[in-house]
Amino acid sequence: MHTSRREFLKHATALAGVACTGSAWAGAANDRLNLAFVGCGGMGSGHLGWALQQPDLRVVALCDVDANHLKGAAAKAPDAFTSGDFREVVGRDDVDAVFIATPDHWHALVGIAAAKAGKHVYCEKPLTNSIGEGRALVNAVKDAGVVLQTGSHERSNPGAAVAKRLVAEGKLGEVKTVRIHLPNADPHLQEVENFTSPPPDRDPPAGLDYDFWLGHTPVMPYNEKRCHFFWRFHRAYGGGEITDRGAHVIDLAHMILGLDDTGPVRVNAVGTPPKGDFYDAFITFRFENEYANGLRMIGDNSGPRGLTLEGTEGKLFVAVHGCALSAEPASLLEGVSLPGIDPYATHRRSLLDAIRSGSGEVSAPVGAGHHTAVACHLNNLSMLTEKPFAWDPVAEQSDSDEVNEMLTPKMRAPWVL
Ligand SMILES: NC(=O)C1=CN([C@@H]2O[C@H](COP(=O)(O)OP(=O)(O)OC[C@H]3O[C@@H](n4cnc5c(N)ncnc54)[C@H](OP(=O)(O)O)[C@@H]3O)[C@@H](O)[C@H]2O)C=CC1
Ligand SMILES: O=C1CO[C@H](CO)[C@@H](O)[C@@H]1O
Repeated sequence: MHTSRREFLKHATALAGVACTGSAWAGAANDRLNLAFVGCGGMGSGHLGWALQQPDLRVVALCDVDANHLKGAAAKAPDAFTSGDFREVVGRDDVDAVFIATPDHWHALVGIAAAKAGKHVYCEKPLTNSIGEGRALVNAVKDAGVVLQTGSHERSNPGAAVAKRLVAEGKLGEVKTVRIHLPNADPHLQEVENFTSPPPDRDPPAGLDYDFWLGHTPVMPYNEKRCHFFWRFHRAYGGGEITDRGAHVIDLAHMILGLDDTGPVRVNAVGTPPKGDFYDAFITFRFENEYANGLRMIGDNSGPRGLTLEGTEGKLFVAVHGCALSAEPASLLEGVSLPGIDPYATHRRSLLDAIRSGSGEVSAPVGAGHHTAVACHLNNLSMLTEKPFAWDPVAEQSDSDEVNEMLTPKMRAPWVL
């Protein structure tokens, strides 16, 4: 049994004023790390299944607002405490780290509660569903001196590190343009894009605490196409394709080009809303962003999904998912071989190693996750306001009052940031 939590927290609090996060793991080297899982649907059950196979981890708590998902998870981890309310989970003394895999509108509030309780966090991408929520989460993590790993696992692929090295070594020459490819032909995207006949609203299914699911967002009638996976195409809960898969691709661009601590200074995006009035997030779009160093980031629905780094001496394409590489000239990749690994496992291990070693160093720290999410949200804001605007990545303010007013959602009581 891990008994060193209080001692650990004392140390972490002392470090809280220091720039970085983390503190020495005060448990014995062979102590198991105790994990809690908030959101046990698609991605949450993937994290849980992996953790249950790891001899150095213990699953101590599970949370989902959907009793059916919670029951399914509890069947796999019968000794774990269960609840539909994350506040009963993140505050538990026996929890060292919390894995968050809820819909995006919950990431900030659960992450902040976990950080305030002194827990380390693995939070799925996009880090938050708005820029204001992201800033609040970054501050909470820093204030608490805990470590947060953003679930941008693509950067744990060996191909991402190779691309970063080739850019750093100048093999592509000067990279002035990066193209973000987010094709919209996937069947689920086409379904959303052409959706004109939503099923009737109805009572929420038995076992789902639908008011808790809605959380801080406005009250809406239950509709199966509003929850369960399709929430990502309603702006109250997700940001459409630019935050769903765009978060992976833009995140790789930031990592490879050394832009983890900054963001665009000019934003211009044009989107075509889906047909009908049910889904309100964008899938079809084109954007052009400028960074302070003169880099242009241009995104559209051309494929295949991934990014193209255009340098004065060559081009490198990094595919999502898996970060397979192709180059022009092909000789840029001579001698490069990419080992087959499980990027999810490597990415999760980055957090667990940072906790145990006390280094606080993870591969997708909270600041990097925030800057990626900000870049995604800014393009959505330009599509919504139908205007280009300037952006100050330090002050996190625009020259457009309309944009500044949309940075943080108004939260429905009792929820506050
Ligand atoms: N890194 C990656 O490759 C991937 C990342 N993701 C990310 O993972 C997150 C989850 O996505 P996904 O698994 O597809 O979504 P799902 O809808 O499948 O699962 C989300 C789960 O969270 C539950 N839930 C909702 N609100 C709460 C709450 N307040 N507390 C606890 N549980 C809650 C949902 O209940 P209910 O079932 O009733 O809705 C559901 O069980 C997203 O942020 C997504 O972007 C997703 C896929 C891949
Ligand atoms: O990359 C991914 C695979 O697809 C999912 C559904 O669109 C995404 O949420 C996820 O991030």
